This record gives sequence, structure tokens and C-alpha cells, in this order.
Amino acid sequence: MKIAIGNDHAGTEYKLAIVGLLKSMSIEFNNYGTDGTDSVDYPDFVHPVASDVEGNHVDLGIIICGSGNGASMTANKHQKVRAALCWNKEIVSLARQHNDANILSLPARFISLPQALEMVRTFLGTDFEGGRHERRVEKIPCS
Ligand SMILES: O=C(CO)[C@H](O)[C@H](O)[C@H](O)COP(=O)(O)O
Repeated sequence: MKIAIGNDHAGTEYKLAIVGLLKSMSIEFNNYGTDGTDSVDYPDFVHPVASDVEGNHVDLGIIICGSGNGASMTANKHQKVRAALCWNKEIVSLARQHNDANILSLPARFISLPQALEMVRTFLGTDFEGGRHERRVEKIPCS
């Protein structure tokens, strides 16, 4: 499995912890996020993640900003991206099982670090259920 990860200044602390988690799980990743805390613009760090996912260069993406909204709005402009803004592990499970979410958007200023790490573990460890959900997911893109 390979992951792309991106974040703005609001997500740096969580991104660094998630990178540590990925390393401990021997999961390869592309880090497109800022590693600093100087103010930056989230689209600059999210579009590369979405492009990686869209181009099948990675299996899944993780994006982090303060509220998770700017990051998910940016990622979802990419046709093949289904970025899910999640705030607990149950929502993450459903995003994978029902929506085949291929990017997890984390709101760093509204969840704890242990919660964020648990949500990442859930995201990476949960499969799409298919069946009736496949038909619905296929109807998401607009031409
Ligand atoms: O874009 C966002 C909101 O959807 C992100 O949460 C940003 O991280 C946030 O806007 C950054 O805010 P700041 O006041 O510039 O630190």
C-alpha cells in the first residue's frame, strides 16, 4: 500500500504524527504537506495528493487542515477523488464501506491527536462493501 499525504500549517503536528504511524506500519508515502508552521495556502498542498490518487500513483490519500473543509473542497474538484471529511472513526468506517472514499480529510483543530491516529488506522484498514453502494458511487461524478 502507498499513501499520499498533504497538509497546511494547521495540520503539521498531526501530519508528522501520522507519518510516524505510517513508518511504524511500513507503509510507503509521498509527503506533499508543509513540515513547518508558517502560514500557507492549503490548495498548494492538497492538489498534489488528489493528483496522485486520481492518477493511481497511490492507493489512498490523507489531507489535513484546520477544519478539514478547505482541504476536502479542494480535493473533490478532481474527478476521480472522493474525499471524506471525517470527525470520528465510525464516520471513517462508513466513508470507506459505503462511499469508497479514497481520501480522508481530517479537521486538526477539532479532533484530538489520538483520535486522528485511530481514524487513520480505520481508514487504512476498512474495505469498500460494494453491492448497492457501487451503483451509488458510480453516480457521483457529473459530466
Ligand atoms: O481552509 C481551512 C478551512 O476550511 C483550513 O481549516 C485552514 O487550515 C484554515 O483556514 C487556516 O486558518 P488560519 O487562520 O490561516 O490559520
